[in-house]
Amino acid sequence: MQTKTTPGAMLKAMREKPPLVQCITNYVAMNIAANVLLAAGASPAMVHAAEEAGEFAGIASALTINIGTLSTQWIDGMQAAAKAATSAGKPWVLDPVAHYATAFRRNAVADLLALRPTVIRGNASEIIALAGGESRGQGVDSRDPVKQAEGSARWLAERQRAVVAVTGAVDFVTDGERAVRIEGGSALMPQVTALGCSLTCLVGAFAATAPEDIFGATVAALSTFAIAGEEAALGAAGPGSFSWRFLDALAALDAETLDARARISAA
Ligand SMILES: Nc1ncnc2c1ncn2[C@@H]1O[C@H](COP(=O)(O)OP(=O)(O)O)[C@@H](O)[C@H]1O
Ligand SMILES: Cc1ncsc1CCOP(=O)(O)O
Ligand SMILES: [Mg+2]
Repeated sequence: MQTKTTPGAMLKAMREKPPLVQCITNYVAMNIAANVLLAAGASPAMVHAAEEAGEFAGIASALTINIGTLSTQWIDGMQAAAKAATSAGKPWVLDPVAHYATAFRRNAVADLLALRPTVIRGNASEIIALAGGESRGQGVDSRDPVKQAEGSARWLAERQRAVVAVTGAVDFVTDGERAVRIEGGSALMPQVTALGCSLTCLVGAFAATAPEDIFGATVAALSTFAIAGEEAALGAAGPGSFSWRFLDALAALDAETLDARARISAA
């Protein structure tokens, strides 16, 4: 059996057997998130209708749910898909975009948390608020440093028995017992809309590839973004050229480069 113990080994395994990932994501993110998954080597499908989302979760290898552009109909699809994934033992990832902003979002996220996501991925303001803290988030944008969210992430991981990933200048991942920080990326990343949403979908792709090691899969997805982001920033004139360079850098990233350059340290 192939061992998938490093981010590079997981990336290689994903490309050898591209997983089908059901992404319930927002209107802003759909295109870039699908392109990110294709560039990384996975097979994305944006399927959210209540009439089919649960059935589709039965054929996908992982599911991701993002509440960015929420509506009542979408919530029905999210619930059906999350229930189907959980009952089939498939990993699913929750991205609680701006959940602190309105009661509608807060209630939707509370109901989704009750369906036991395998991974929760958010920016610092979102994770602080999920743990009941005072967040300074503005709409979908974080206004808090990741360091400030580390305690919240640990608490949330223990309470939910999930892997929690907080992203920002230095990312933080914990399962409640283990914790790491991941350096890399670029300050241009939050200047391009929906890159966080795309990362959530990529976490789903890695989780589908290594369901036996969800913590490692989450670290691998974040490390992939960190190194592709650094690479893309080298020649970028601003967010526009960064955006297409990022897709190229993701597609060009190989397992050896990822393992050689990833900067992951115990926290
Ligand atoms: N200041 C920064 N420097 C380096 N990388 C960053 C920075 N801010 C965000 N990133 C990276 O951008 C990606 C998206 O994260 P983030 O912007 O936190 O998500 P969201 O879009 O949900 O707010 C992650 O890979 C993260 O590491
Ligand atoms: C701008 C916007 N509005 C609703 S969802 C969305 C995209 C948010 O993307 P991200 O969380 O990756 O910044
Ligand atoms: Mg986000």
